[in-house]
Amino acid sequence: MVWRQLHRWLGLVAGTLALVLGITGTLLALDPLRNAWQAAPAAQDLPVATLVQRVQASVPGAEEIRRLPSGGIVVHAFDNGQAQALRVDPADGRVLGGYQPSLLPRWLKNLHRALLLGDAGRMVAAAVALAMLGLSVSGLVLLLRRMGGWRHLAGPVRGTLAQRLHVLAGRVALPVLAVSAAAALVMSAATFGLMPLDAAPEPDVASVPGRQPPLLAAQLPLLQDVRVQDLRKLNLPAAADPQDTWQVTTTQGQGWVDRYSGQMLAWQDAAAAQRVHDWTLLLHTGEGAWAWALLLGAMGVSIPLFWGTGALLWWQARRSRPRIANNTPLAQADSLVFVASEGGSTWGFAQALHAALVAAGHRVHTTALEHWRVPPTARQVYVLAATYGDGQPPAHAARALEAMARQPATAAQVAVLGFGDRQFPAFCAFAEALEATLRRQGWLALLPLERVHQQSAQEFARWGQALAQALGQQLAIDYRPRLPPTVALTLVARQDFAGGAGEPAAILRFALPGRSLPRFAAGDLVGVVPPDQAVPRYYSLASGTRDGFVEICVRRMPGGVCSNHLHALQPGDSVQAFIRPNPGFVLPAGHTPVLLIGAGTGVAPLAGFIRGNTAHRPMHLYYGARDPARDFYFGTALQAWQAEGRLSGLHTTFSRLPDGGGYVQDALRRDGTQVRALLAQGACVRVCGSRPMAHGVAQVLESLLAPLGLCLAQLKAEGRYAEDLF
Ligand SMILES: Cc1cc2nc3c(=O)[nH]c(=O)nc-3n(C[C@H](O)[C@H](O)[C@H](O)COP(=O)(O)O)c2cc1C
Repeated sequence: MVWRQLHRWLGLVAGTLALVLGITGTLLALDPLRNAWQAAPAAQDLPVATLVQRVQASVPGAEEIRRLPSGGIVVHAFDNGQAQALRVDPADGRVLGGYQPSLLPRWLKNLHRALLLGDAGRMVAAAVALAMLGLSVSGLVLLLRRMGGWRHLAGPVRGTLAQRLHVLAGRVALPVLAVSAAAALVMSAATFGLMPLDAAPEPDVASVPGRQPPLLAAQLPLLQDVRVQDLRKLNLPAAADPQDTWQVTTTQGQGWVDRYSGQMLAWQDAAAAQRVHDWTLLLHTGEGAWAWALLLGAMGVSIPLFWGTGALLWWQARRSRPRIANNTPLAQADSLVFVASEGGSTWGFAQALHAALVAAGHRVHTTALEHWRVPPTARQVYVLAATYGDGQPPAHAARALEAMARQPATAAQVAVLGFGDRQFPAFCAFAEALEATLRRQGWLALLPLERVHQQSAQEFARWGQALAQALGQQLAIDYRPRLPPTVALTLVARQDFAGGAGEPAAILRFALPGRSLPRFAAGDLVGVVPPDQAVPRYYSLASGTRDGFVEICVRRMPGGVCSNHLHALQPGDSVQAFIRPNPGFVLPAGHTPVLLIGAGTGVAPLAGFIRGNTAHRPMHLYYGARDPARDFYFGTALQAWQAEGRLSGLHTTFSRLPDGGGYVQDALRRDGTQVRALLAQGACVRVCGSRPMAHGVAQVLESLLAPLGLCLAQLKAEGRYAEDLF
């Protein structure tokens, strides 16, 4: 909870300023790149003495020679009373042109360092750097929680586009941003004098004039020894001041040299703080390390992406968390509803339960699960919990199990309802852990643990009926999912089939309604909202946006409101619909083979994958139907796609034909050697159809995987195996 709050508020408050710093930082990172490009670096091991000779030959009034972090050499000279800064080629001392840091980078630097506000701005910038460090650390903690620990950190990311972008960008950018922010803090400390950079006061030294004339640079041992790549700055002695010395600054420290004897008069090592500062300068600006500058620049660009997706996620979570009306204070409530939710949808179910219980005469208190405490007055306790990561709790409920384990059972009865997604190996695992803890603590069960897949309104309604029975009360749970905006889809074509199980089926093709529908891919879902109905029904898409139409395959269900409505449509009629992403099922891009297994209307998304396979990735379809004359959906198209190379192997079984090959799992078993070879090559498996079919298929696949030292759970965790079942 603390990490999430910290991340959220730092992101919202400091993130806006970080936007400015990120964008200016990216623009500034171009400077080291440009400098590295322009610099004429000195040859390896060039002695400073040689450089001085070359410079003195071409710039007679040279007073100071500087080596920039990019490797370029800049000479400051006085000529005819005029101060000059010149870029010089160390190879021959040739003057390359004037050196003047351009106006725009200076203005950008000022904006980046101090928001153009002087010292006050510098303090704000330092505070933003601190906030960025806090954001990086809290982001890392949240990332680890979301992904289910270090082991899964590099695993595939699931969720909505905004969630995936936020997490993916976070995985790459967090370490770089953390380093850059920490370096900025050190630099700020130096700016505000909190870090003494000068080792000691300058020594009081002077050259001692004798009878000899001053030595030339080539005669000075120190300038012979020091290499240009180690030089930072060299101050030449002023011609008019006989006591002036040579002053050499290197990465190691500073030395003063007598201009007549060539002896070192004093040496000061660079302060440790100076070295730290040099490193932080490099880490923060990328000066002198163009590859790092490139990375820093790229990470600066990621800040607007973070900010945008982060703000969107915060707003979505806020919007989806409904207000609970008539929330009785805890001490007076007879029914308690505890909620664990990451994305907010579980709160919608809690709200419906709360309202129904209140209508049935209960005094209900609904709150988040981290507030777990059951006073003796409570009679019934409901725990509605979503699962995340690898079976992890939502972040805010991370300590709920410990809190539960601390409280002894009361006389209240408890019902746990899990929310999850069967595509994850740890389906509703957090709800299971809660249930187990409660039972261990001795709480009485009001209902056995139930699990709701993909926020199914139907499954929730069934649980509501069981609850009404257990309470011995009428319970009118009116759950209305918050639907995304719908658009009208107009039917353009339909292909009818007699259907395998006594009810007809149809492939329905709708026109793409311009830009009002978000982009979708085969395997995503279309939610259809029948007239006068609040609850949508979801159908797997057999087409993607690229195909230019929306296509589904629907079997008419006896008494089914939505399927009957869809079957009654004629070309020109329309339905209200929206797209629901199904990221766990959609095929990842790549060249590995694909094994598609489906039965009945479950072939629809698989047909969509094949239709979109213009790159001719190896795809094998195992397809179970009953009778080719009744339910061979997409049959003609599949044969055409096979002829075109979009489908490598079509393996059909027709269970109602005497020699039809049985069920689809029988075909998989018969082709065991080839199927195992595909799995060994890293094939991605997608299964769509009924649960009993998927169960049979899973058994065969497990037996084929075992000799490879693999299992389905492993494939699931890697995103290689996914099911879409009904
Ligand atoms: C990143 C991510 C990870 C998930 N991990 C799991 C999981 O391990 N097990 C599971 O059953 N469901 C998992 N789900 C599905 C959610 O639990 C499910 O969508 C739930 O209804 C979300 O409820 P909420 O919106 O209240 O957080 C995950 C969903 C996302 C986006």
